[in-house]
Parts: sequence; structure tokens; C-alpha cells
Amino acid sequence: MSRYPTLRSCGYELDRTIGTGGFGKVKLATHTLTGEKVAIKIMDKTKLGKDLPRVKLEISALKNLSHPNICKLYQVIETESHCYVVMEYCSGGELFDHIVEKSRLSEMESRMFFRQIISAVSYLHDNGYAHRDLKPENVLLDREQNLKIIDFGLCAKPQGGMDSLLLTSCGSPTYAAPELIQGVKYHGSDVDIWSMGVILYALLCGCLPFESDNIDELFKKILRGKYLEPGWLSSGSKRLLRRMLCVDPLNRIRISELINDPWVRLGFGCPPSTKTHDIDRCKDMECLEVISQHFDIDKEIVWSRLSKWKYDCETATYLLLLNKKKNGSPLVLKKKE
Ligand SMILES: COc1cc(O)cc(Nc2ccc(C(=O)Nc3ccccc3)c(OCCC[NH3+])c2)c1
Repeated sequence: MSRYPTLRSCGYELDRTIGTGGFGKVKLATHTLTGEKVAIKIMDKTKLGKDLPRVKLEISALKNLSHPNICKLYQVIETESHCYVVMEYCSGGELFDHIVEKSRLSEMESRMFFRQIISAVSYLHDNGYAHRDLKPENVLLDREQNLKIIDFGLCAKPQGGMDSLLLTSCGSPTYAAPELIQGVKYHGSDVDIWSMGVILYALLCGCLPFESDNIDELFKKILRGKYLEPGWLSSGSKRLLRRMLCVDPLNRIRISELINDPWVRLGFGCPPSTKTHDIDRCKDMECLEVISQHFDIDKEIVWSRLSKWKYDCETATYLLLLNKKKNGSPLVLKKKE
């Protein structure tokens, strides 16, 4: 008997665990109707305690965010005891593993990934969110090696907008900005830029700029802001890294400058896209037709319910059909046994 009968009754077949964290675990699953793979984050509400509001914040953030480089939300299922968040399965796995596999990436491959991170983070900041836990483990790849940012469990939407200061110290120390580990007030956007600098360093160098088994040693290194510059780094990448891994947030590069940085534009001739153009919210007549036929409900009624974006089983079925269409898979829904 499945440990999570709710998920089976909601049309998901659970598979192996693909991630674990303070909040609970992430399991691979299959959406029965479409046959599409999904990632389901399973949280035991009785164990979340003070972290429950964070979960609500993340879910509301994910409902507001729609961008090609942000892992998609498909459905939220809540019972007395558990909260299940059904998300996009990023079959390419962690960017971190991709870097380790190749020991380090070429400038062009690093730039191709880094531009996608810039696109996602500038979209996030434009919408008033700071991620605050950017690290290679939270950057995944889909089957076409498109980059997907995950885990908004520590994201913040400051009341007074992105110019107001935050204080909560959070995220992983290795990627945390100096001001964050000092416990002083900080701008969410500034700490994201620092973490992006750590990721860019990892892409180009295949290791981390600040590392130590001893947390005090690690903090000293971060606060000093000194790191090795391997001989293979170009002058453009060294200059950019110095502007991102700048200890004083007031002198750190801003996202608006990052977008137009010469190293970021090299070979592309244009800045990374900053407006979302995701197809998620569009009305796709083919997908509507498939759902309308399967459930024998008029297309316009189906759309009137879908366009409320309730992230229920209908939203999941529609978004997963859109996925199938994008991947060139046949647009069919499995008949119920
Ligand atoms: C917005 O996206 C989120 C938010 C969140 O709170 C959690 C997650 N978690 C996810 C989503 C997808 C995967 C995944 O597809 N992983 C994977 C796929 C193939 C091979 C290996 C991993 C996920 O993986 C968990 C481990 C990642 N460090 C977590 C997404």
C-alpha cells in the first residue's frame, strides 16, 4: 500500500526519492493521465512548525512566477497532515554534477548557462522576489540542458519592495554574501548577485572560491573576499568575478549592469532576456480540445476554470499537456481503467 494514498488518488504514481532537505523530501512521480514525469515535494505539516509560513510564501511565489528558467509549479495538494507541491521534473539533474563531470566548463558553455541564471534572477527581482539560496545544487537542467532554478523555500518578498532591507540570516554559508553572514541588514538582490558570482566561479573553475571544513575559517575567507584566479581565466571573466564577489555590497555589480556586461554579451551581441515570455498562461486550443474531449466538458467551460489558475488537478493536466506538446509527444490522456 502506498505511503501517500492521497497522491495516488490525485493521479500520481510515486517513484524514487530525488532530493531531501530540512522541509521534507522530493520524489519522482508520474502523472497518470498524461504519463509525464513530475517532482513532488512532500512536507509533513505537523513537523514544519515555524517553517509553515515559509512554505506558504514559496507556494504563493511559485504561483506568481512563470519563466522558462524557473522550475514550474503544476499543482498544490493539501491534507490535514501533509502538503504536496507538484513541480517540473528536471531530467538533466543538477548543474553541479554537470560541472564535476567535465571538471570545469568552457567560457562559452559557462556563459550559456550563466545568461539563463541572469534572465531568471532579473525576472525574480523585477517581480519583487529575492531567492537568497542560489547555489549549484539549486540549479537544475531539463532534457534540453535548459537551466531551471529550484527551491524558493528561502525566497523573500520584502514588504517595502526590493529596496527595503532584510535581516534573516539564511542560505548555505559557502554561497552566502559577507553582509548576510555578518548578520547586518542587507538587500536580497545584493546577496543573490554574490551567490551568482560563486556559481559563475564554480562554472569556470570547477571548484568554489571560498571553502573550508571549519565554519569560522570559511567565514573569514568570505569576509576577506580573496580567492584564487586560475591561469585559464580570461581578463573579462576575472573582471566580472571581481565585480560580483565584491565584499562591500555598495560596490558590488547590480543586476542592471550585469545584464549589459561585455563578458555576458560576448558572442551573443545582446543582453540575456529579462521579460518572461513563458507560454504557460496562454490559451492553447489543442490542449483544451484534448481535455474537453476526455472529460466531455465544453472547451469554454474548461478554459473558464483553468484561467483561474487554481493549481489543482485541472491546472496540472493542462500544463503537462502543454509540456507534451512542447516536447513533441502525442497529445493524449490515458483512459481511466
Ligand atoms: C521551484 O522549484 C522547486 C521548488 C522547491 O521548493 C523544490 C524543488 N525541488 C525539486 C524539483 C525538481 C527536482 C528534480 O527534478 N531533480 C532531479 C531530476 C533528475 C535527476 C536528479 C534530480 C528536484 O531535485 C531534488 C534535488 C535537487 N538538488 C527538486 C523545486
